[in-house]
Amino acid sequence: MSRKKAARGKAASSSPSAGSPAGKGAGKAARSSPGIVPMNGVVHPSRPSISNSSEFYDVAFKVMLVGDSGVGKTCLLVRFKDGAFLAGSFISTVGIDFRNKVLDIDGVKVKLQIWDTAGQERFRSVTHAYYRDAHALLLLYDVTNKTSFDNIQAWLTEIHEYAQQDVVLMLLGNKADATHDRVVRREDGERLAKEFGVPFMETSARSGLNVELAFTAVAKELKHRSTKEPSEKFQLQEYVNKEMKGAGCCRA
Ligand SMILES: Nc1nc2c(ncn2[C@@H]2O[C@H](COP(=O)(O)OP(=O)(O)OP(=O)(O)O)[C@@H](O)[C@H]2O)c(=O)[nH]1
Ligand SMILES: [Mg+2]
Repeated sequence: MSRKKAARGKAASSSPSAGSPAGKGAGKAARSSPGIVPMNGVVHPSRPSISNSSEFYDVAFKVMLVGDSGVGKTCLLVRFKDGAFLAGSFISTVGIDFRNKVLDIDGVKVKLQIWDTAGQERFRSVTHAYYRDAHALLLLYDVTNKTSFDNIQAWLTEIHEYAQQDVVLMLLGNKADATHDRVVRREDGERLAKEFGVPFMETSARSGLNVELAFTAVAKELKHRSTKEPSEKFQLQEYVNKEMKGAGCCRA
């Protein structure tokens, strides 16, 4: 059997690679399982799978959600994973946690191991340790919170310092549903993203706007990179522009 089974779990206090198949675990599994070859921390089966179960996957990647406390990282992950919105009082994440989801990208089962980090300053040193293994980062700000937008530059500096140079990065302006409380215009987000050369879109964990798209776009980019199809270079921003929905509509 060439497929890996997607693990489920929490790792609030584990080391970055201990719970991560993109880290040590993948290499180990790959060495002991015939037909699986480790490549830059990515698991590649060498023959097609015979199972259609969403529990199985062909390639695995680690994605991290980062950004100020309260921008909606946990809600975005819950919306993507469970299709629900965490209404009610705000419970700030302590430490770090992850959830898995397997996506079918052009016939390839891509497992995203999505790490939800704590935005609070006091957990920053914990988060830094996890950047190194990340294949992709979703950097969020809150369109109703100007400070979270102003802090994006500092987040990018941190990312450049701790993450891999070729990490897939995407800027997300979350809470696009909150029309009346909005203080950061969409154009401002676009301008900032352009300035730093990162793909951008607005999302809403509440309405579901562009949530699936944000993760799918990242999964597509990672899958294209791992299968090394230079002739068919994947343009992340172009794909996003084509698929993106405006803040006025809802895409659940
Ligand atoms: N209107 C609106 N509210 C949202 C949205 N996403 C999150 N919220 C609210 O924003 C607050 C913070 O959301 P969280 O997802 O817990 O924020 P976080 O980024 O995980 O915060 P930390 O764990 O402290 O880093 C909660 O009260 C959510 O209900 C959204 O898309 N729209
Ligand atoms: Mg959180």
